Amino acid sequence: MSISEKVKSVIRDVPDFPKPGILFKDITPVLANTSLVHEIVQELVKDFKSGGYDAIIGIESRGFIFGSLLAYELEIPFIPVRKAGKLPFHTISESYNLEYGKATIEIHQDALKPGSRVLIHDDLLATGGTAAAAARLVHKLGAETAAFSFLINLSFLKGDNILFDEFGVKPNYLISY
Ligand SMILES: O=P(O)(O)OC[C@H]1O[C@H](OP(=O)(O)OP(=O)(O)O)[C@H](O)[C@@H]1O
Ligand SMILES: Nc1ncnc2[nH]cnc12
Repeated sequence: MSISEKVKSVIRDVPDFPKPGILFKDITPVLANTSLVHEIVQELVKDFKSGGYDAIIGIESRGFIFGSLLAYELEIPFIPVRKAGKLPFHTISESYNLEYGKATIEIHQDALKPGSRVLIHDDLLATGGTAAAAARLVHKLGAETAAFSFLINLSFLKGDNILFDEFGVKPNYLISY
């Protein structure tokens, strides 16, 4: 079985969460499977080790999990992008729509060096609203979005096209529905 097939077989579908009509892709069974977590991280390392990235952004909260593991393996800094009001120092913010609501995310204003090449990681790409807002934060700080990494792509929502059209970067993902 390929890694993508294994991950697909372990993800749990939860209908009507957090709202009626949403089929929620629950990755908690993946996180509880230590050998699968190890395989996923090694797969991500293979994809990104030669990319020359200066930092990884992980998007709160599920983007923190594999984002931190990947930053550790690649030996580059992990930079948290958090929901509004959670980061303690001076921040800049972006608001956006997502599959089931609206949100605002923030980054510390000194988090990235101008000109640095950034890898943006999140667990799941749906409409692309969250990842696009993170990329706008990166650009506001004078840095470059060099890659997008997701475990899951919900292809019917066309987030991958939206990110490519706005940022000229083709998102990387392990599995697609
Ligand atoms: O592509 P989009 O339509 O923007 O949706 C994707 C985002 O939605 C989920 O996060 P959520 O805001 O539910 O937060 P969580 O990670 O804290 O659960 C997911 O982890 C992505 O960040
Ligand atoms: N269907 C979905 N499942 C899990 N996380 C999501 N984030 C946005 N849409 C989602």
